[in-house]
Amino acid sequence: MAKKRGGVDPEVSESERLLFGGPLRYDMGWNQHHDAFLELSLRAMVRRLPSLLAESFRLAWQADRRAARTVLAAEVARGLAQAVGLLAVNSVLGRLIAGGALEERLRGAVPALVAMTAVMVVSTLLRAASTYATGRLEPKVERVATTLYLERAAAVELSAIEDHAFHKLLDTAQYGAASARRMIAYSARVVNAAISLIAAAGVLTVLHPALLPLLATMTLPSAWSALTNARRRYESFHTWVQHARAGHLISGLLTEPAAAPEIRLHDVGPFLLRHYRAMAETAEAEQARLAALAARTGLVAAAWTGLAAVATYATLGALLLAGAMALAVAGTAVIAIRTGSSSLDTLVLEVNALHEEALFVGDLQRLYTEAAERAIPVGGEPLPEDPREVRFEHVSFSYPGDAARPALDDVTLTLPLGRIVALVGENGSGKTTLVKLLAGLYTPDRGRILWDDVDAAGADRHQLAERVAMVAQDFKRWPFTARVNVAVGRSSAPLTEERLAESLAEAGAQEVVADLPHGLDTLLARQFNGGHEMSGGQWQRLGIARAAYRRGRILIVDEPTAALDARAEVEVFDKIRALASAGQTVVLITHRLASVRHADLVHVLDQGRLVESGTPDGLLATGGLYAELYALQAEQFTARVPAPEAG
Ligand SMILES: Nc1ncnc2c1ncn2[C@@H]1O[C@H](COP(=O)(O)OP(=O)(O)OP(=O)(O)O)[C@@H](O)[C@H]1O
Repeated sequence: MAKKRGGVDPEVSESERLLFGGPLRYDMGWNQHHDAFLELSLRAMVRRLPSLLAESFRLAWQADRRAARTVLAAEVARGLAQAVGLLAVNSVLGRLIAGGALEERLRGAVPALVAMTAVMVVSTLLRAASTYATGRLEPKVERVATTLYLERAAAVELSAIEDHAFHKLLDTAQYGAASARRMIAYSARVVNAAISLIAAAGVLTVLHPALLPLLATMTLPSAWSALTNARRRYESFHTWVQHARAGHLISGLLTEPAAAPEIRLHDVGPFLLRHYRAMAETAEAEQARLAALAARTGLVAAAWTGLAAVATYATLGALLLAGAMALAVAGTAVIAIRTGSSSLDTLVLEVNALHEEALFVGDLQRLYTEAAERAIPVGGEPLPEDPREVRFEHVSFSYPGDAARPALDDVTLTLPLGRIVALVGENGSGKTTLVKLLAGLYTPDRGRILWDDVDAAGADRHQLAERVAMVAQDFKRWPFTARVNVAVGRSSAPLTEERLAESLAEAGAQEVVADLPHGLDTLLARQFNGGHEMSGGQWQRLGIARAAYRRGRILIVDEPTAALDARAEVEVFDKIRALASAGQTVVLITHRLASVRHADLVHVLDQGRLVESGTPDGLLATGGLYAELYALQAEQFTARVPAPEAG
């Protein structure tokens, strides 16, 4: 098996094959960092540093200007204080080592000592100010970034959410906000370390020009070691992220309520546990590999630093012996070298961390941009207040991917408003897709959808949504109270009890609510204390009540009775008919063809194409697909059940 870059080559575990049908190597969103990662060299990092710092500052500025100013000012001032401190040390040493009586020398050193103390006090105060302001800033930055993430994600077209690539980006970008938060503290430390490094380097250069390269030599090994380890960690993360996710997936399956019955009944628990253990052990082996490499790199770096330190102090000694440097200067040089090398160490570590976080913030920014491009357009042509019909003209639509045929293929049909229109067809014939296009959730690849004479493509999408209420097959069971589950049908308006009661009555859901332990205030989420679970049929009625509460001009009901018993089914269809006779347009999708008899118009779809249209009786008379499906269903009721054979 070919080794991957950096020697990371996880074995493809059995679990990976099992869960994903192959090795977990396909491109995840994380891989978008690949190129950026390759640039994780010292030079590239230094080149990118200003823009990273500017980015952090911009984020901080957006979140809290005052706190951002405080952090920046405090960190710059702390760095400068360090330079002043070093000069004061030099002065103290110079006085103490100079000739003359001890008392005189001590007295001479007093002003510099006072200056040193003052610098220390000021530094401490500045550090406190910076800590406080950073602490204030961090959660705000995270909040601003997360809010924007959620706002943008909620505003994109459905097609974007269903797009594999965009979803990956959504997934990876969710880590960006926490990274943005961490970037603030890293940036503050980078500014501080950079300024104190410059201060130390400046002081060293003033003391003796030979000292500066010595400082660099001493610090390079730890910089190299930090970089190498970061690079390995990052690459490992890259390669193993899918594996980690699969592990989470399995552990989630073991505890989630939906899987619990099968886990117990089919004894799936030990099977899942076996795979979880195998995956966890493989991940552990990777951690151990990284730790061994880090230890080795650390040892090499330490040896190199030791040699560099010996060379540095030997050079200082040689300069002293040759009389090229005063003793006081050498003392200050030692302190400056220690300060400088620790600043450089910090700088490398923090820049490295900053760079890593920036990769995730980069994902977040990419998401912001892409989400803005794929957002549901705001504004547009107004739709007629009271349209007579919606007309599909040669509409074709394919879902992204490589489906063998379009979901809708050159469909031309009319939906007269104020009537019941039924969509009929076998599984996968395109009924749900058609209503989603009607609701504006997708736009046609070809053709037009006209509301009277206004093309929905250029219409005000907000207005379009206002006019539609939908009970989808997989409508959302919100983990809120029953009241909210209905009123969420129009959450932009204040909740009114009157409308709520009307909607429940329209959907025949009063009994469902009456049976709940706390009526409308019952929490419909079993995972919470006091939560209650309803049956599929009970949920379905609540879903219809929600759509009724919305009061859209067009009510779309997709398989409204799939989970209902025979009595409830009849009742729900009666309610739907009642809605239509009150002027409401109903677009009904159902496989129960007996219930379609009450429709004013039936459109029959087959493999994405419209094959028949007409009244239910007319279609029965024609003897086409509708009549065939109808006869098949009717036969099931009329066919005699064969009597069991005797003997
Ligand atoms: N979100 C989606 N992404 C990709 N393909 C989809 C998606 N939804 C539906 N399809 C495909 O589009 C075709 C039409 O599906 P659609 O759900 O519109 O059929 P339907 O008539 O409502 O079926 P059913 O009676 O089973 O509900 C099918 O081939 C289906 O596989």
